[in-house]
Amino acid sequence: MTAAHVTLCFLLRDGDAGQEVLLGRKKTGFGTGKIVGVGGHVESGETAAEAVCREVQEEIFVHVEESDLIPAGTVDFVFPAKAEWNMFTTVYLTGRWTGEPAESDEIAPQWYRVEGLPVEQMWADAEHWLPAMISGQRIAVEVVLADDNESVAEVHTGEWLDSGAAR
Ligand SMILES: Nc1[nH]c(=O)nc2c1ncn2[C@H]1C[C@H](O)[C@@H](COP(=O)(O)OP(=O)(O)OP(=O)(O)O)O1
Repeated sequence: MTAAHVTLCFLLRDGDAGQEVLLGRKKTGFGTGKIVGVGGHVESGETAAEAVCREVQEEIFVHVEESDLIPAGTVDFVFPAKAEWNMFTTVYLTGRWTGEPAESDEIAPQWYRVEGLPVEQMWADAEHWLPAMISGQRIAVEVVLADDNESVAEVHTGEWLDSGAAR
């Protein structure tokens, strides 16, 4: 089965106590209740960059220009016990947007200190790739989930060679 192509965009800002990242509590669909990044499925005919700008607008009512997206790499989420959940994710960071993040039916956004990510409320794999990407590493990550579809069985990280497909 081919993995669904999805996207994530992490807004970053300088807070009083250090760098902050915008995450949010997922209110519907896949991963409901977890604290996740903003993003979603790439629809047919869209590039990943177009999709992530659309998702950011739909989910938190913020406008991001494609030219302000910083490609950070990819994460391949592999669920051996539930292959229909497999997702291939193109990840972006950005420090520029217009509008104030606001809650939608899908996600309740909140700023977190990068040094204090709410890892216990996130997917267990997030701490294996998100801090590295925020710190500027461009990486291609494969996360293999365990049979409970929650814990991490394996993480493989390599250098990300941007093919241009992320733009
Ligand atoms: N193991 C994992 N760790 C993680 O941090 N994020 C994961 C993950 N597996 C999937 N994701 C993310 C990637 C993707 O952005 C998101 C799922 O996409 P969506 O939010 O679009 O799903 P939904 O089923 O709610 O979507 P729509 O039907 O497109 O609204 O979950």
